[in-house]
Amino acid sequence: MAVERRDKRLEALAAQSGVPAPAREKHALLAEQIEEHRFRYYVKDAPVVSDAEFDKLLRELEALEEQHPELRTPESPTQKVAGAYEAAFTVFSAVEHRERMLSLDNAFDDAELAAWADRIAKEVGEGAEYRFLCELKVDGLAVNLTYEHGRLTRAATRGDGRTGEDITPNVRTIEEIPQYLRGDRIPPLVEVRGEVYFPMEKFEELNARLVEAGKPPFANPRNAAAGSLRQKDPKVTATRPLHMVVHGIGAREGFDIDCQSHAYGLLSEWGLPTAAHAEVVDSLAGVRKFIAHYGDPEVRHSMEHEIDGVVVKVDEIPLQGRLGSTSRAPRWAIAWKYPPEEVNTKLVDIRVGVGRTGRVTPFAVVEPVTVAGSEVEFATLHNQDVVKAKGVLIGDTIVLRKAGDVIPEILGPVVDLRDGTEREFVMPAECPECATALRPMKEGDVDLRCPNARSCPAQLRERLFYLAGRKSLDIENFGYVAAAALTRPLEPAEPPLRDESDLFDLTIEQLLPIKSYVLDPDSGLPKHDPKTGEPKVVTFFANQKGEPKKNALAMLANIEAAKQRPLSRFLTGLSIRHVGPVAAEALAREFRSLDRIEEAGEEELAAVEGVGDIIAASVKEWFAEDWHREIVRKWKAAGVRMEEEVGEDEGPRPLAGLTVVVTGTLASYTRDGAKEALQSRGAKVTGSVSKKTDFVVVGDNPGSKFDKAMQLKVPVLEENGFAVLLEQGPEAARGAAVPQEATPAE
Ligand SMILES: NC(=O)c1ccc[n+]([C@@H]2O[C@H](COP(=O)([O-])OP(=O)(O)OC[C@H]3O[C@@H](n4cnc5c(N)ncnc54)[C@H](O)[C@@H]3O)[C@@H](O)[C@H]2O)c1
Ligand SMILES: [Zn+2]
Repeated sequence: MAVERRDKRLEALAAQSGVPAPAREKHALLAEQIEEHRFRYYVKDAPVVSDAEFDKLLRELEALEEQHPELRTPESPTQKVAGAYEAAFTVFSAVEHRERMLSLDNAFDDAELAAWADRIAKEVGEGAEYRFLCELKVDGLAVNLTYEHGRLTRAATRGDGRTGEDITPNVRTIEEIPQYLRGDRIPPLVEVRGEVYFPMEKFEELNARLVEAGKPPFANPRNAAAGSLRQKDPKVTATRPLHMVVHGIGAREGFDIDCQSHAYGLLSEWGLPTAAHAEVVDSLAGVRKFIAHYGDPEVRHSMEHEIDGVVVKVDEIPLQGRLGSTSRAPRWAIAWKYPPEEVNTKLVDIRVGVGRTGRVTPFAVVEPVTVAGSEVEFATLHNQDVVKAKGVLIGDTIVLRKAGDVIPEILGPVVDLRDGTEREFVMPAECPECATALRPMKEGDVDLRCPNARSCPAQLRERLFYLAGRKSLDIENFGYVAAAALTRPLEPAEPPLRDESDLFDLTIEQLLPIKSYVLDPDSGLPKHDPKTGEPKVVTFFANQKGEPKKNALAMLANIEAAKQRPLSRFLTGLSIRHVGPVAAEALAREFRSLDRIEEAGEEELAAVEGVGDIIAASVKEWFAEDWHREIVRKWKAAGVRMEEEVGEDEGPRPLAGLTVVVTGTLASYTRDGAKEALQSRGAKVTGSVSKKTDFVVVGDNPGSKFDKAMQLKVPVLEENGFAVLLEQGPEAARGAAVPQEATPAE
């Protein structure tokens, strides 16, 4: 026997000797790297490369074996379920699975998916009927639960697929996993397979706790799930918010099932947490639809757990049996991988940016990487506490996540790659742009602010950018670079704008000599010329001959046109704290002019629906600043109205300021119709006659209001006088009023 085995090995070696040495070496090197990464991932729960990078290595190895099939030995990483049980590295005892736990083959594009479906069709032969079960691929770690007579007797990791780690006491701490199965059809034995995951929204909190306790944070939620479950002390596991989704059955006794989808019904009946989003479809078209639906970032991120793909399975269990498995994965299933949203990159620096309200926020400068389809250079860090809580150091390799259109964020550091040169971020004491000492606005605020609101170039630039932006005046040709050029040019020394008050007085002569940096709106930092590495400098408004560029003229014309924007747009653009477009709209609707808002008392402001105390106080504070009032004064002097625009369907408001009472029955108007006719022209319509009433309109049977009007000498209009009021205005109407001595026509 021994001789025979040796012969086999020699044979294999001899066969491989046909493979060129470079290919053999490449293979050995890749295999070693892959094993190393698997060890870090499965045993240490601390990978040092992203899944995408890892998958690339594995694919390279597969491609190499495709070229030289002799290299595809049973020892190759392509042929094994990864995560071997290694006694030397684990505190857990070994446990044999009754039925093997497998990995999955991947499809990274539609051709691979279609090839898989073709193979199935060929294998099962013509006429066989089968359907596809589509499920979400949960990004966690695989766990095997053994239930004997309904009782959870063992829980184990996947390990190498045959032998896993016994993590029973730890799994017992997961609330979702029943200790006893429910119902009356409990089998003597069932192995239940599923995925344990760590919810994304709890991840930041966990890392914050770890950092606080002086422990290394996790790089991402998947590692957090694995690390939390594989704790020596189950009490620690119990403090972690772990969840599970069940997605398969292993060994079983005492029951039969015909479809995987039916198995889920059974598992759920027993009280196990099955996936909520599985769907059985008839065809590959249905599979594609499922994949497309859940691939939409909005759907993908509305799930209770992170998903990294879709698992497609042949639903019929007898067919699954016929299709069988390789040493690594079932042939009846495939994992469609969505584009990765996590990448590893270097945290080059942490800088601070200053927002339009002076808030100073740290942000990450990373080595540029492409993730979720776009190049990323910066990531938000919100505030200094967040930097601390994430446990990242400048110089770290970090896991960067970009979920759909959301701003990229740092998940965590790859602690194992630290070499001692990394340094902690220290929040600067001074504004990076105007050197004013930073401080919290109020005691206890986490955020620091630059108090130099008026002339801090960063705040002014951000305010102007916002003022010219979509939510406010919507001035085309006035973007971030223009805002920077107008407020802090390299030349001339004196910027055209020291605050926003001179915006509407800008002239082309002021613009032409301006030289400025091209600033990036995400970071406020100069963009660099890729060739020279120097910051980009432009004469933004003039061409080489010193003549105005088209964009400069267009910008000025658009600024001029913006004078006509509705009041609410101006209000929004003043960057009054807490006054966003909605509050601005509410204030504009109620007060109709900026003057009236300024005059209004705090209580009066607060009483407006959608305004309230905080906003009211903030508005009062804003107007209390001299330089703020100066903005308003200069804008008005430049011809800005800041009075509520008359809507297109409203027409002019010739009766604005008049108070009118309508009484009796009019021939050509209903009461409401008369009211509307008056209100649409700006008049106020009230129910009782007083000295303040400007007109009383009377129809037939006017009653006491007519008497009161005569008594108070308020002009009374009959139907024809009313028509004069509507058509020719109050002056003419006074002449058409009923003579005070006379009585109305009978
Ligand atoms: N970054 C690294 O260094 C590193 C190292 C090793 C592995 N990895 C990553 O781990 C993954 C490979 O691990 P793998 O071999 O477990 O393969 P896999 O994750 O691609 O697929 C197999 C696993 O998917 C799980 N799964 C999730 N949802 C499922 C569902 N609905 N139905 C069936 N199974 C479901 C199962 O537990 C199964 O074991 C890859 O994403 C790889 O990038 C990364
Ligand atoms: Zn400043």
